[in-house]
Amino acid sequence: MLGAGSWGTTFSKILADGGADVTLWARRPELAREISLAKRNSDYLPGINLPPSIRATSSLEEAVGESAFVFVSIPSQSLRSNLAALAPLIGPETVVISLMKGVEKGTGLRMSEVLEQGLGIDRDRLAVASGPNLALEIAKEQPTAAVISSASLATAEAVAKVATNRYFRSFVNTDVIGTEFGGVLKNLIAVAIGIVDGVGYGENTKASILTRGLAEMTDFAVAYGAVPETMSGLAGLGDLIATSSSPLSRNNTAGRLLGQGYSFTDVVARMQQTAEGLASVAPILTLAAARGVDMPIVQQVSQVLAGTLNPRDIAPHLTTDSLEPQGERPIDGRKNRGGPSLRRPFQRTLDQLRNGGRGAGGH
Ligand SMILES: NC(=O)c1ccc[n+]([C@@H]2O[C@H](COP(=O)([O-])OP(=O)(O)OC[C@H]3O[C@@H](n4cnc5c(N)ncnc54)[C@H](O)[C@@H]3O)[C@@H](O)[C@H]2O)c1
Ligand SMILES: O=P(O)(O)OC[C@H](O)CO
Repeated sequence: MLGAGSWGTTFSKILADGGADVTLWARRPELAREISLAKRNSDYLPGINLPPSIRATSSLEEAVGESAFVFVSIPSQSLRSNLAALAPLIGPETVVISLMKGVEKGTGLRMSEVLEQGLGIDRDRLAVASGPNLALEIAKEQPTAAVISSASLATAEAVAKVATNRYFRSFVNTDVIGTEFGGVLKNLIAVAIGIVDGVGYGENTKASILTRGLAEMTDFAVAYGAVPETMSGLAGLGDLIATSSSPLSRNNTAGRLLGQGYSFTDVVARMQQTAEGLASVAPILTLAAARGVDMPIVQQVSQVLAGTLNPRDIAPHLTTDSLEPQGERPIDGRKNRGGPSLRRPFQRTLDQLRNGGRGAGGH
């Protein structure tokens, strides 16, 4: 396992509790020592006892060794810089699994694409893991499901077998694009939910953003070749619910701080752990523009991050552009471009609230 942050350490516990022999690579020797000797990672998982069998090392070579599976869990923007050192250590049969939920700034590549490029290995030996997987809950052994995806079903199944234990169940699919983008896109919607939470809007606003956010996620992912059903599965809706509703989520927390009026710089300074969504907003909007997908919610998040939109305006702003009626989903073969279809339900909800429960415009 590469990466001894909250997810790399938790996933190591999942694997070890499923019977696997796990060596964890930590960049800092003192953290590797704490994990190996005290079976603790007090910075990232306070109060959690790790399985006695887990070993940790700060030597990449020792961590990879002859492993059949190499799991990677470091911040997405750091992945590429680690691959030159990793590539010569990967054996001809080794399967590499991304646990990461970001896209690379500058290239817009998904993490499995960066791994494929940087390691020069075949897609059939790559897999990704995603789903509603808040690390601390799983470290406390709360029952959780995930999905492992690979272009090769046999690879996905082999990984799922080792990543299953009494409290963690891995399902499989072969929609790598949808599974990976689900994990990236839900972070952006979770930031939006955090913002409206921080501002103080209630459950209607959040449910509206969640639902329309899922439509936005689906439009984007399908435009890039995902299977639509993946977005209603664990890697889409499942993870969207978990990340958007939990104070354990770093993306949700970052959004809440923005909604409370902290600047982007302040938020970054206050975050102790990786909030992937903050770095993924710009590349996702670039990718969306390239395929003609409108993402009004992600667009507003980007404006709040840039300081050009007051967080208080994020939800109202989404309701006040075009009043043309739009289908909730595409109607009669017409392509919905997210934005206008989003605005109607918001307009109705917020106008009703503003008008003391009467319809929009006082009807
Ligand atoms: N924490 C979760 O609940 C969770 C769940 C599912 C997926 N993920 C994903 O897993 C990935 C890792 O997240 P995390 O929660 O473990 O983050 P984290 O911030 O807890 O830990 C990141 C780890 O990467 C290390 N690191 C930082 N910069 C590095 C570099 N340049 N090179 C090598 N290592 C570096 C840090 O020292 C740390 O050990 C992210 O993509 C995240 O979206 C996290
Ligand atoms: O803490 P977050 O916001 O990175 O979310 C963690 C996981 O991705 C939840 O599935």
